[in-house]
Amino acid sequence: MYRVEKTEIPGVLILTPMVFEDQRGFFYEAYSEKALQEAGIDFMAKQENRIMNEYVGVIRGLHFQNVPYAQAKIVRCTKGHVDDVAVDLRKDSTTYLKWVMVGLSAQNHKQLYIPKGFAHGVISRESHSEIEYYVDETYCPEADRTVRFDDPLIGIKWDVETPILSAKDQNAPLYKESDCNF
Ligand SMILES: Cc1cn([C@H]2C[C@H](O)[C@@H](COP(=O)(O)OP(=O)(O)O[C@H]3O[C@@H](C)C(=O)[C@@H](O)[C@H]3O)O2)c(=O)[nH]c1=O
Repeated sequence: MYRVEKTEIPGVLILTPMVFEDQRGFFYEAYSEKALQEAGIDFMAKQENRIMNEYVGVIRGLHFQNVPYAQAKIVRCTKGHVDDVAVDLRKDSTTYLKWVMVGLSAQNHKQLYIPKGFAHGVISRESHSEIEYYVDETYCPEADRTVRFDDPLIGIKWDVETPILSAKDQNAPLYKESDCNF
């Protein structure tokens, strides 16, 4: 069972599982189709991805896959602390090009549900932070798109002095409406 919180962007949800703690530590259901259904989320995982960011200030993103490989994602942080970002690229949305940033940590156990139609990015706030996330569609390099993390049209406040990026993300183009087919 999840506690479900809405964000400023309809469809993007913060899911907090019920955590059972005792003298040994904790237990919780990290992924449950039934709990997702009860939360009104139609999601079937096809792939689980893991990321480790060695340094504070590592940014990955902004990434998405186009239709028919568009991916919904459920992201959680299993070590350290990250800020996870979803950018609304649904052209018919009232929150088109708006973004939300949610703190995910190994302590708060929060998960971010990002529907299809969004770009995703993440920044590490602690060294060696790890995230694990499920996607409901398989990886398809041909459908994969990258938008600049600091695109002024989107204006994400990353609050970082020296971001650390892959060459691909560093050289990513600014957002163009024609980039995505949502
Ligand atoms: C995303 C992905 C990458 N790869 C490979 C391709 C490449 O050689 C290597 C590293 O890929 P990238 O540099 O694109 O990885 P990365 O920059 O970590 O990309 C990730 O960023 C976050 C924000 C997301 O939302 C993810 O979906 C994904 O796009 O991993 C897969 O084999 N399967 C996958 O699902």
